[in-house]
Order: sequence, then C-alpha cells, then structure tokens
Amino acid sequence: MYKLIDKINSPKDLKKLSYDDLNKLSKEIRNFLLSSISKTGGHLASNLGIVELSLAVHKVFNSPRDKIIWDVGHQAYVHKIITGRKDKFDTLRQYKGISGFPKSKESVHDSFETGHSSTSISAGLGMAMARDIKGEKYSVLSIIGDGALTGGMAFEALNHAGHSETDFIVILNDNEMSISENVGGLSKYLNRLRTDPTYYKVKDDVEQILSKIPAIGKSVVKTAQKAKETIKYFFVPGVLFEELGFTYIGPVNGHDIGELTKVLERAKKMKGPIIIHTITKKGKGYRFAEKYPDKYHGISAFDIKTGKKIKKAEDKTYSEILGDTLVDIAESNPDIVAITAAMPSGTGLNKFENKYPERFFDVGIAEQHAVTFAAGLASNGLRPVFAVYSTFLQRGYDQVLHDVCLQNLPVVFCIDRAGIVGQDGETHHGVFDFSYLSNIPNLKVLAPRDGNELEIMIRYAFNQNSPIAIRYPRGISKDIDVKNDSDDIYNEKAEVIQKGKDFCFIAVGKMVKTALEVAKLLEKSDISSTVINARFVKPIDKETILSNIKDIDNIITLEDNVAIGGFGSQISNMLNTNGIKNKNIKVLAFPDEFVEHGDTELLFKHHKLDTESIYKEILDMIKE
Ligand SMILES: Cc1ncc(C[n+]2csc(CCOP(=O)(O)OP(=O)(O)O)c2C)c(N)n1
Ligand SMILES: CC(=O)[C@@H](O)[C@H](O)COP(=O)(O)O
Ligand SMILES: [Mg+2]
Repeated sequence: MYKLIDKINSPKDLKKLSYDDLNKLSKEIRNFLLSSISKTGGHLASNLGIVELSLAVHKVFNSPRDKIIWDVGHQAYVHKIITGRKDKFDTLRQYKGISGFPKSKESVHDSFETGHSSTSISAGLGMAMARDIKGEKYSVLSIIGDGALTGGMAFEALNHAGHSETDFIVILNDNEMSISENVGGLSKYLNRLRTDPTYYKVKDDVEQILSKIPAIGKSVVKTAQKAKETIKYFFVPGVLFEELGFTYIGPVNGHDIGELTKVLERAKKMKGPIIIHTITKKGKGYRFAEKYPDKYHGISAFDIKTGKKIKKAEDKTYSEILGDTLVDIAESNPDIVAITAAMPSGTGLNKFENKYPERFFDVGIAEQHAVTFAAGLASNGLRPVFAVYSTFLQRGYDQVLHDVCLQNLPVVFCIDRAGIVGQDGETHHGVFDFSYLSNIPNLKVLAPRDGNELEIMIRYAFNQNSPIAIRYPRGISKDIDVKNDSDDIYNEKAEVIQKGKDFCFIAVGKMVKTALEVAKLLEKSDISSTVINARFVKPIDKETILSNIKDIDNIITLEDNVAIGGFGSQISNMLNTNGIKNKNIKVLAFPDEFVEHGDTELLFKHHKLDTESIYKEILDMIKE
C-alpha cells in the first residue's frame, strides 16, 4: 500500500525527494494517519492539516541540529512519522507506547516537550539566544497554531523576541481553528491577512523597484525606504508583527510544498526574528474532519467510512452533567455567566453557549485572563463560573489566589479532567489541584463521589458567596447507589456511607467508589470498615471524621492527587493538630513523579491505586 513512506526513516530521506514525490508522500501520510488513528484514536484533524508543512520543514532544515519546537505538540504526529517512529504508531498514546506529544526520551528530534499551549516561542527564543551566547550556528523554529497564538505567553515571547537581534523563525500554522472556531480580535486580524493576498505581491514589487534604482543619494534612499514603510502600512496587514520587530512573510499556502520550501529556504538565510504565516485546512483530506474539525480534533477509535466513533458512551459524562446543571440553574438566575478558555465542548459548556450566548464567553487559550476576567465579572455583581481542565488551571494559579480569593469574590471553578486523564499523559493529568488549591485562603475545595453529587455541589456553590472549586474526573459518572443528602453538602458535612470497626477509609471524589469496593472485599475476611466520603478537601469536616475514627486504629486515606500537599496529608495534619495520636494512617495517593500516558485503569493499577492492589496491601498490613 505504501511505497514512499516505507523509505522514510529519518528527515535525511526527504532531502532527495522531488516536489512530485513529496506530494505523493503527503497522500500516503494522510492515508497512514487515517488508518492508524481510526484504530488508536488521537488528534486527527490537526495532523491531517499539517502534513505538507511538516514535510517542508524537515526538507529544508536539518533536525536535530536545527531545533524544531511544536506548540501544544498534538500536531507532531507527521514529525514523528518522518523521524523514524511510524512503525510504533499502533502504540500511540498507549501505556509504554509512543506519546501523543513530543518527548525528548522518544527522539533527539523532539527538541522541547510540549502539551500545554503557547510555550513554543518562549522556548525557541531561549534556545536561539543560548546558541548565540555559545557561538553556535543552527536554525531554531517554533511552529505555533492560530489558537495557541491567543495564549498570553505567546505574546510575551513575541514582544521579547521582536527587539532581539537573534535569528529565530516562528511559523504560524493558521487554520482558523482552535479546538472549536478560533476567537478574538487576533483571529479577525489573521483573517484579514488570509484574505488579503495583495500584500505579499505588493511588498515584493516595491522591493524589486527599490532594488533596481541605481545608487542614489542618502535622502532619496531614506524617502524610498519611508515610501516602502508607508506602503507597508497600507498593504502590509502583517504590520502587527512587523512593529513588534519581526519580518512578516505571508500569507503562504501551507499545502503547497513548493511554495513552502522556497519561503523556508529564504527565511533560513534571513537575519533577525521572522514570522511566516501559513494558511492550512484543519482536517485536510478527510471529509468528516474537514467538515467538523472540532469533533475530529481529538477523537477515539472510529469507522473511517462513516466517521462514527466505535465506542458509544452509555452514561452522561461529568462534563455533560455540568452543562445540564448550569443551563438549569441559569434559567432562574440571570447573574450566572460562563467562561471557557477555548474548550466549550470539552468542558460541557456548549449547551450553555447555545442557550445563553450573551452570557457565555470563550476567551481563547487564555486561562490567566479567564480567571481575572471572572474576578471582574464577580466584583461587579455577576456569578461567573469558569469551567477548565485541572491541568490548564495551573496556568492561572496566581490569578485564582491574587484576583479571586484575596478579594473573596464569588467565582465558581468547575475543574474538569481532575485526577488521571489517561492517554494524554504527563502534561494533562490533573493530579495536582488538591495541592495547589488547598493552600489558598477563602477558597473551598470539593470533589463529588459521582455525577449526582456533582450536580448538588454545583447548586451548593451558587448558594455560597465566596470562591468555590469543584473538581471531577474525565469521563462517565456512574452513580453510587447510595442516596445523596443535599442538606449535608449545604452544611459542608462529610458523608458516612457505611460503618465498621477494623478500618476507616476516608476517600474523596472518584476514589470513594474504590474505597467501597475494597471494604466489600475485606468483608470476605471478616474485616469490617467505615467508609467516609469526605466531599470537602477544604474545609475538612473535622467533627464527622474525628467522631467516626475514635475507636478505629487503622485509617486509610484515598485520593487521585499526588501525596505531597494532597488530601491525605491534610487529614494527617488535621489529626495531628487535634492531638489524635497512635493511629495507623496510610495515605494512598500518587507518588512524587509525573504519571505517564496510557489507559486510566492501567495507570491506577501500575500505581497500586486500583481496588485489587489496595485490597492486597491491606491484607499484607494485617499479616504484619
Ligand atoms: C494551556 C492550554 N490550554 C488549553 C489547551 C487545550 N488545547 C489543546 S490544542 C488546543 C487548540 C490549539 O489550536 P491551534 O494552536 O490553532 O492548533 P490546531 O489544532 O488548530 O492545529 C487547545 C485549546 C492546551 N493544550 N493548553
Ligand atoms: C491537545 C489538548 O490539550 C487537548 O486536545 C486535549 O487532548 C483534550 O483532552 P480531552 O480529550 O480530555 O478533552
Ligand atoms: Mg488552529
């Protein structure tokens, strides 16, 4: 089936290919991506859209000597195919398989690890300046999407790079899409660039004319230069980048390998910071992904013919419960407004967007701005909710502390993808939020044991008048068949689900289900357990916990957060400060390391936080 792709084992193998061959190779790579990702799942649309650009970059530049950084990195599959990893694509994003993002341990060609958006320009500039200081010679390129360019740190880096003399190339891969439609003034500006081909032509013409004028007096050259500058103002919409100190080249057809290589060859020889604006189509070459680039941004295994996912979700996800609950309470509370940072569908806010468009804000990939924007809305009497993935909220930590909690503003943080997210791995697991949120004064931190409890917690949150963070995992929210007592939650009480005398499990969030399963297994050995659903990581319901552990020596805390600064460490601290001594406390949590990618259940097993492993560990404890 594949002829050319079979011969590509390193970027060197591209050098001798003609444009014709490269175009044939693009087709083969698209077929390869479709066939492989339809089986494993992954980031399909972004990679289908960047095939020619990836080939042209590796044809013109010499990785790994030249450094290439992929912003977010979800679109680096073609780069991985070119750099000798095509035979491992059947293991994509699987446990011990290749990552869906650049990983330096995977290849020397992965010069910087990414996963969170908008970091590539900062990283690339750092590499370029290090090269200059060390007196080395090679190219540095940062490849960033139009969505990632809406991230504030990208502009911090452009601002810094612009006035540096360093030779540095930024390639803007503009496909008009973030995960959903791209948003904001920048996106509109880029749209003018895309639709205004005259600039590219005119600027060249002007340069041609000026370069033909025989040697002329300084003043005339200056006037001519001024003229060019003035013309630039009229015709060069790339003036935003030019005024920041970049040489702007574009718009370039990001699917025309000939044009791309010519522009890249030229850029390679130019001095100073350069930005090349390429225009691509997200999902190119696969009709479903072209038509619905958002739906095929990140997709699980699917049928190529119909475009339909193989596995259908039977129950509601936590994200859907958030969306439905918000739509319901917003009906009677006009002050409720919802914010997303470029992830309306991932967070479940799309329903709210459809129902209340005037109360919905997609701020782009700008979590820092989103948090303080929410603080502004709250300070002026509204009730904002910011729905965000746990890992991406890390981006707005200081804003949570400094702009929301210090002023005790009633912002609700609905923190999705908390705990282990699975195939996205280290850069995306939400295993730090208990640690990074619990130390902030005025902030309450909650975790529901299931979807039903999430709904109650959301209603509770809007009943409060202070900052509230509710964190919940990726995926389905199968309810525990134990009735929930809303009053308890409004009274900020923990839930004693069952009582026993040998062990006390104090679990939080999705780990409550695991605690109940372990307690059930222990009953087979005549061991009875108390199981407490903490509900509140902050404030901890001291009274309920202390009264229920009085006569129990063995205490097990359970969480899907790292141990350091996590829930268990706070329980231990609470017991200590309340003078509770000689208890045998075991904190079950993730260790002080980054959890790799893979199937979620497998990762829990690997870290001995699954039901079976905990059961065995307790039996061993008893034997000791
Ligand atoms: C800080 C951060 N916020 C949100 C995300 C989630 N995310 C991943 S890709 C993406 C959109 C990227 O759009 P763009 O840069 O244009 O790349 P494209 O997929 O269009 O090629 C988003 C929002 C992220 N990775 N990092
Ligand atoms: C690349 C990126 O950061 C997002 O596409 C992320 O992978 C989405 O994660 P979910 O699939 O959990 O929505
Ligand atoms: Mg894009």
